[in-house]
Amino acid sequence: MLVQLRGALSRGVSSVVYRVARAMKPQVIFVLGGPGAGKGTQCAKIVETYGYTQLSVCLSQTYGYTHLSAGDLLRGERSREGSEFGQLIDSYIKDGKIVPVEITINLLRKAMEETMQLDQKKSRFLIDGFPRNHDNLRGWTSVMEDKADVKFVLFFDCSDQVCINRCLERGKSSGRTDDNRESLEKRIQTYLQSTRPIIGQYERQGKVHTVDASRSVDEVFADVKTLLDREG
Ligand SMILES: Nc1ncnc2c1ncn2[C@@H]1O[C@H](COP(=O)(O)OP(=O)(O)OP(=O)(O)O)[C@@H](O)[C@H]1O
Ligand SMILES: Nc1ccn([C@H]2C[C@H](O)[C@@H](COP(=O)(O)O)O2)c(=O)n1
Repeated sequence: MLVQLRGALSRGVSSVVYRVARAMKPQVIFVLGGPGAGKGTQCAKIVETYGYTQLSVCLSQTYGYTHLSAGDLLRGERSREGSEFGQLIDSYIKDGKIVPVEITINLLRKAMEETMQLDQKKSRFLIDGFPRNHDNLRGWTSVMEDKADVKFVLFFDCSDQVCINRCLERGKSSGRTDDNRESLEKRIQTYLQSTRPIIGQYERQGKVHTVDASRSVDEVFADVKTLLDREG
């Protein structure tokens, strides 16, 4: 009797623990689109608009988003003194190729863990520029699938020409080694051949929200806001 009771209790406790642990899992929105589609710009506006504030504490909400750009993390690692991957990252970026996921997923995992260690309430992430190919997706599945919940993919859709024009314009001041015609042609090919199929895969699961990114920043953001308000 005592043994049965203990068993039931421990099953009950473990189910509660399981549900609490699940509820506390970080929530992730993957942000995808072509180079220069405006992913970073829109993520910055989301953070600015939904950022964690005192007000949200009063309302017991934890609505703030943390923006993690895979490209920024890789550029950071490239310039980190003593990095064993600096040269490899540099050549992949210039060539418009996707860096092996073992490097990227570790940077993402560390950034997520550090963010949550600093503030447990920061458990909503916009992961920008990831997963960009099958290798990225495989890395996410093996390292992060049971550590985070992917809510959906926010897909900024615009033509290749719009992407190219925006990157070339940005290239006048960005200092980025890949905002030039030669790298851009390769980045667009990588996007079409490797990233679009990943978006298609999520689309078939009904997990993609597409926004027409060819309009002005504010028009695009108006759609993003409607969508995030609706999706909670
Ligand atoms: N809706 C828009 N209309 C016009 N210009 C835009 C728009 N959104 C972003 N831009 C500009 O286009 C350039 C690229 O934007 P952004 O860096 O946000 O793109 P991205 O998708 O993050 O690019 P990447 O993947 O290459 O890092 C920037 O100079 C930005 O100011
Ligand atoms: N998942 C990723 C994201 C980015 N990179 C590399 C290759 C990209 O061309 C470059 C720039 O990224 P962006 O700032 O445009 O998002 O960084 C990658 O290899 N894997």
